[in-house]
Amino acid sequence: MITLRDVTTVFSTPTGPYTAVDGAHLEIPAGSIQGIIGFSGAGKSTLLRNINLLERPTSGQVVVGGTDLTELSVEELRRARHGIGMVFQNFNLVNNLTAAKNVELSLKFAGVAGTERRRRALEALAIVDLADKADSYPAALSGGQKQRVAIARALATEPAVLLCDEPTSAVDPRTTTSVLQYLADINRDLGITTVIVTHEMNVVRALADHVAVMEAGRIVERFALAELEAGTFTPATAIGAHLVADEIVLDRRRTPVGAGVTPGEEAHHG
Ligand SMILES: Nc1ncnc2c1ncn2[C@@H]1O[C@H](COP(=O)(O)OP(=O)(O)OP(=O)(O)O)[C@@H](O)[C@H]1O
Repeated sequence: MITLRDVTTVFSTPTGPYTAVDGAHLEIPAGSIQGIIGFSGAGKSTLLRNINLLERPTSGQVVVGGTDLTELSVEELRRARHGIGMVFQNFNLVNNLTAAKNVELSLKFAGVAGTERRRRALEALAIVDLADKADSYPAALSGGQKQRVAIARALATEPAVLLCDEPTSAVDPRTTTSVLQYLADINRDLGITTVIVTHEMNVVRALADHVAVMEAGRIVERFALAELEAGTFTPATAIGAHLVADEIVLDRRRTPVGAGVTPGEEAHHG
């Protein structure tokens, strides 16, 4: 369903070219949930944005539903993008529009007639159980509700693919579970191919079928969740091992009790 072939993205920076994504290959089966995990700066968001060409790769192919998006004209790409929804870490809602009007925006860009937009926006809000908040403004919604409106907006054009960029980073742990549950239900009920970028192994464990580990722009490791759960996956890289273990390792000098430095001070200054 989604095939990335040798995708490379090089940014021009004041200090010279910077390769954010370096020769990435990835096959994402239709209807599956692909996790992309790695530390900050690994290139995860850039690779995700390569899938809808929000960030056009410098080279390589991005094939979605059999079409190489890199070969489309501007108008063809605009239409293809209606089939690829996207959800962001900070929700990206328009604050002076109600929840329904935010959802209607994506329908408006897709050329859906005004009379039809409200009906479809309410349908999309119902998927995330927010039909009763249709006329609320973002300021009156919790973080989890805002993200659900953003998910409804992404779903309104009935996409085949949903791209999620750290969708739970800005919400608390309980809300994280709720947002992930909606994404899981949507994948199961609507068959939407889902790609989720995260730095949290818990998120990947909860949701993904397949996982790609990124480091310094490269996909360095790949595994299926089933292998992890069966205990048959052996990470080949240090970063893979670290993420799979999901350990928090503190590198702190132990200070003898009474030495005058509290643990809190040590964490900040020591
Ligand atoms: N438009 C840009 N111009 C220059 N450098 C960029 C640009 N976008 C991203 N980068 C750099 O590319 C690298 C990868 O960024 P990216 O956001 O893809 O990483 P990430 O793994 O998603 O990290 P994070 O979890 O912190 O968002 C970073 O070093 C970033 O500074």
